[in-house]
Amino acid sequence: MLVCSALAQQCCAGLFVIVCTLAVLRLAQWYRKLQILQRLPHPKGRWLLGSVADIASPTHHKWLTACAAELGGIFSLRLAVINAVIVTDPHLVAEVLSRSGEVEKSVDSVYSHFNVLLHAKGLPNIFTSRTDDYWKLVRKSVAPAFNPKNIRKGFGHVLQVNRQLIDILRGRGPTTTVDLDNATQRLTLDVIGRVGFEKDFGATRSLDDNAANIAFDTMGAGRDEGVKRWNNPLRRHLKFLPSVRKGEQDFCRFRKIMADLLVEIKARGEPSDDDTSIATHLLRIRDPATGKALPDDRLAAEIGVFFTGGFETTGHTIAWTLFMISQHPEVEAKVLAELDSLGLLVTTARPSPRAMEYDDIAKLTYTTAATKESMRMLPVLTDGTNRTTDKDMLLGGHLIPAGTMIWIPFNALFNSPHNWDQPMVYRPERWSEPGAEYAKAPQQSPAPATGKPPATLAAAVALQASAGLAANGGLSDPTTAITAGKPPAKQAEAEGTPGGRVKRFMPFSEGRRDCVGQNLARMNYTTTLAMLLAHFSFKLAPEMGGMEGVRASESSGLLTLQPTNGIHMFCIPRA
Ligand code: HEM
Repeated sequence: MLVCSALAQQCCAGLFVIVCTLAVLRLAQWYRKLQILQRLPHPKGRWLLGSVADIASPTHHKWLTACAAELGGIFSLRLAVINAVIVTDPHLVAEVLSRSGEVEKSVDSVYSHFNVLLHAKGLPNIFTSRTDDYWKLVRKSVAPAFNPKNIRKGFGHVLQVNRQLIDILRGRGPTTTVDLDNATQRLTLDVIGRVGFEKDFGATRSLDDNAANIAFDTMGAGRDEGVKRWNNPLRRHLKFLPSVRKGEQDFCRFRKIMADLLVEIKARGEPSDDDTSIATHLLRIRDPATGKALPDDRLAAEIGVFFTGGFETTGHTIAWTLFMISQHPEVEAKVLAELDSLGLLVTTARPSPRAMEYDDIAKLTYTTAATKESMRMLPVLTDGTNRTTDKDMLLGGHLIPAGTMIWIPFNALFNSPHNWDQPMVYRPERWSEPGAEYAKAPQQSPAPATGKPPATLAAAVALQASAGLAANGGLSDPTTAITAGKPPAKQAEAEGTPGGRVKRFMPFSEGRRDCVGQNLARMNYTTTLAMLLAHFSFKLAPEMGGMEGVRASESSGLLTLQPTNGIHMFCIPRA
């Protein structure tokens, strides 16, 4: 008995030593990483939590933009124990987005709440998955649904849903205000439902909260709860709290809508050969190894991701653009002139203009510029995209240790003075300048002490050592940064960027993980903006506080950049 107890004590002590050693090793590893990353410029953070409070704030997009303006195109950030590198230099962004094998879509990406929202066990989907075989299968199968030829087939739906909204706005009269941010999200939900799944959720049949709008409300509530739960991991352990229980119910209701939609789609029977909807492409997925279709739980999650990824993003984009145009009468005048020249504008002489056609979209060049300019200043996916380094790598001559999150926040990328002239000025004309989407040629980085840039990671590490740096691998002062083996422009050229130029504007991201739904989004927002502006003059309700009031209310707390109090406007019919 005594021997047993002594043995148990020894085992416990041994285990304790092992756990402590592992913890110390882990801590040392983390500290080494921190030391390396602290060589990059970084904002002053609190000692314990680093910049957690700044990032948790609903205006973190503004904070990140201010940091980028002060610290430059690459800087590091510590969020408690998480180390991140923020990249807003377009040449480095291009490098990150095109380097597969070294950087991967972050498993803990800012969009991972989609997992808990869309799948009962939190399995990843096309949006959140790593670039693995599952992602390749779904992306390859579903991408054809979004090619321009197939998207064009859905144009009639966009017209019909817009007509519904125009009728409602007319019915409201010129003296009642409407929350256009809410209205355009409803419209987009119906567009995605009808174009992608032959399902009319009826969210645009009425703007009032009623039984017909249950899907719209449920999707919004589920998504918001998903974000809150993801942002606060403790929530999943607090199920006894009524608010958390309600959140769980919101998730379940969301999933039920998707599961019911899947049943409805399947009940329609075998789709015809010329059916090119998203639904049909999802149903046709076959696992190459087994020849089996995706199981229903994963299919329903994939259906859900097209709604969550698409309806709010496009809806806010339309609302932000209407708002920006309404605040710039000179821009509005040019948009109206364009609509007039195409015969689309409602005027006293032309109270019933011709119906918009798909080919008009390409002719609306100024309206498109006004939209791009608002997407630059108010990018709805403001947190952009993020990756994790799978191994140590060099980025712009800086050593980035394995396991570091590389974050490309779009608000900072699109609004930093190092990328744009007068970024705070709404000027659609900038988009008619040649190469407006591309960054200026990179500035020559100062050469390292040896005069030759290191071509490899090992050389970079050796160089730091020879410069008398800490043996823990810390890099030198960033002002003597080492240039990468290949200059970024050359690297980009090698990777197929036209003329070696790299983009500074990419609201749909770039590379293989770019937005699969962008053609649908473009068709929807351009058509909707043209139709709404052709029929109404939009005037911001006084209680919104003008440009300053709305911009002060913008929030990135629920991931997309949204106006906290909506965008309430008078919709004054034109004729
Ligand atoms: C203005 C509207 C939209 C914007 C600004 C936008 C932006 C983006 C961005 C930046 C990404 C990459 C996210 C990341 O790297 O983590 C993305 C991915 C994605 N988007 Fe969109 N999106 C829009 C509309 C849509 C629509 C309408 C759909 C579908 C109906 C859609 C479906 C998706 C999907 C499924 C992905 C994941 C693609 C993949 O990883 O393969 N999006 N979107």
